[in-house]
Amino acid sequence: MKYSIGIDFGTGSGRVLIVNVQTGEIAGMSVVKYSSGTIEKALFDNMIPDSFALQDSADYIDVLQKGIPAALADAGINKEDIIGMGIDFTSSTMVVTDETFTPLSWYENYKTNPHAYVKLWKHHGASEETAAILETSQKQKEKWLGNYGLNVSSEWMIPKILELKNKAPEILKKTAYIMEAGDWIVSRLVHENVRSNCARGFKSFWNEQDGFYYDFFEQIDPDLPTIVKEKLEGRLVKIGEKAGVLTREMSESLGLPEGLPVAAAIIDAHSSLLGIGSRQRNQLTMVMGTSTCHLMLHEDQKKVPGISGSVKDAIIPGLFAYEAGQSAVGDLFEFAVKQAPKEYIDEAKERNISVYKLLEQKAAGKKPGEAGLVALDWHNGNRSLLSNSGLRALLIGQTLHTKHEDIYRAYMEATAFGTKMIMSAYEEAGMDVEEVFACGGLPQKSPLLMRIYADILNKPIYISATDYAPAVGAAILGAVAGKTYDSIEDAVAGMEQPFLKTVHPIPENVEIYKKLFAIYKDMHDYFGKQNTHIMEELNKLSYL
Ligand SMILES: Nc1ncnc2c1ncn2[C@@H]1O[C@H](COP(=O)(O)OP(=O)(O)O)[C@@H](O)[C@H]1O
Ligand SMILES: O=C(CO)[C@H](O)[C@H](O)COP(=O)(O)O
Repeated sequence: MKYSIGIDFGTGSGRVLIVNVQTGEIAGMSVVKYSSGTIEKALFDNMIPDSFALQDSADYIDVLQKGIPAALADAGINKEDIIGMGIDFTSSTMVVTDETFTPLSWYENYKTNPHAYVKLWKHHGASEETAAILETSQKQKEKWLGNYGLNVSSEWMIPKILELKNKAPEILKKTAYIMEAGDWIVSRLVHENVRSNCARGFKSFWNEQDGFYYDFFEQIDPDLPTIVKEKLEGRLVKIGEKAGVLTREMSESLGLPEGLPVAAAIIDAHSSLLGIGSRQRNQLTMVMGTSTCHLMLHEDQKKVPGISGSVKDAIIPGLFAYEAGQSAVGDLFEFAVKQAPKEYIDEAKERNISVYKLLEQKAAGKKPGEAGLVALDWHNGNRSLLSNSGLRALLIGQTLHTKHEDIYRAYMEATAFGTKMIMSAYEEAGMDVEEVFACGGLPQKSPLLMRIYADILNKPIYISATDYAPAVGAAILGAVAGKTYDSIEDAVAGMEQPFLKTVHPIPENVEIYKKLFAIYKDMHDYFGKQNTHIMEELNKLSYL
């Protein structure tokens, strides 16, 4: 038996999977939580702005050093039977390093400087820079942003680079490489500056035909082309290719064979599409965790407003991969859990279940529409049709009888309405959705959520049997890099994971949700399009 290692670096933890390359069976695994988590309020004793979301790259190294040996021990296999390795990572998650790929936050003198740390995908510190990029794009919006949903997100790489230039020139000066975290891990493993086409295409204004959009960069900031050339370039490696082989030093420290082929890094959500077995158009894959990404494949490049982007060959060679997303999904449920009344926390403790489970059970006892609530899911801004990280959330319809589980359910519904907006945008652009796949951590954690999504989207939802679709996708790329398969399609077919179940829509619920969705859509357009000054005013006041 031969195996591939897939490592999924998510928002809260890294998951190492050992997957049998002939059958797709998961032979062993290990989950390593990031010990510093997401650094959001303060770095050591220094306060950082609310919009910041940082991580400590040392936590990623922990995933390699602790997770790989633990997963190998769990699988009980000989390291010589490992034939390849793949990495997926959140994106755009930016690491700044010196010429030896050492992150600047590891330097003693930069230890307390937030700009030396990893800027996680959901770091929203570059809102001014994003607005400036958008302003510059107006002259030739179709040309520059046509394949990016006609919008720019502060979660992407170029706004983050400009933030570094504007807010921390001393860090930029010391930086040799600005890297996607996935490329950083792969570059350390193979000891070469390599860059994958996946994150580069989706998050850095690049396509294979034209390269980086240097003309656009020049107009945004005359220093930007040089910064990109000097610090963001590297040898291009495409999805499905081998980025290099594991160095002797790395193989010794990780307990793996020397010379092990390592695949080009892929974005975590995109990797899930491989892990779930999607290979063709008309399939919408929802990768549901802290956030949700909505992915599709198509032979043609269509202009879909509000999506994060479309990039050729970024998941399956020959096809355009499309990504759209919602910034707060699991994060929103955590927010509600943290606000649970004390008697609920006590009840959960007494019953030995999590507060999530308790709220889910109580909310499942309610009927659609019963509580008379509708929410807007913009607790972390909107990164789809409105693409505005400055938007704030809303809940309407509360009375003195409103219970916390009603609010929890309204949040679940709001995330499903947000997904329906995205699905409609794909369909209006000529990409019909026939099948909806759900994977990531949430589908198995929350059966109620899947019921609500089936009823609101009015589609059967196929739920992946594995919580770890991104890591399976990474292992599939490892198997291709290791030459077990000649193509990604063959590897996906050979290592396909089973589905757990299908949730079908219930017609009565579908009808009620059509009415609630109409209210959501009105609120969406009122606060997100026609009256954006309301949120802008609130933002100004809250930053005072
Ligand atoms: N029982 C639950 N019901 C709903 N959401 C949950 C539950 N347990 C955890 N979550 C949410 O799931 C998210 C983590 O999702 P997961 O897919 O495991 O990780 P990641 O986003 O790091 O890939 C967190 O935001 C958390 O709030
Ligand atoms: O924007 C992204 C992909 O393009 C992020 O990587 C993704 O949204 C992170 O999701 P999660 O924490 O749920 O894995």
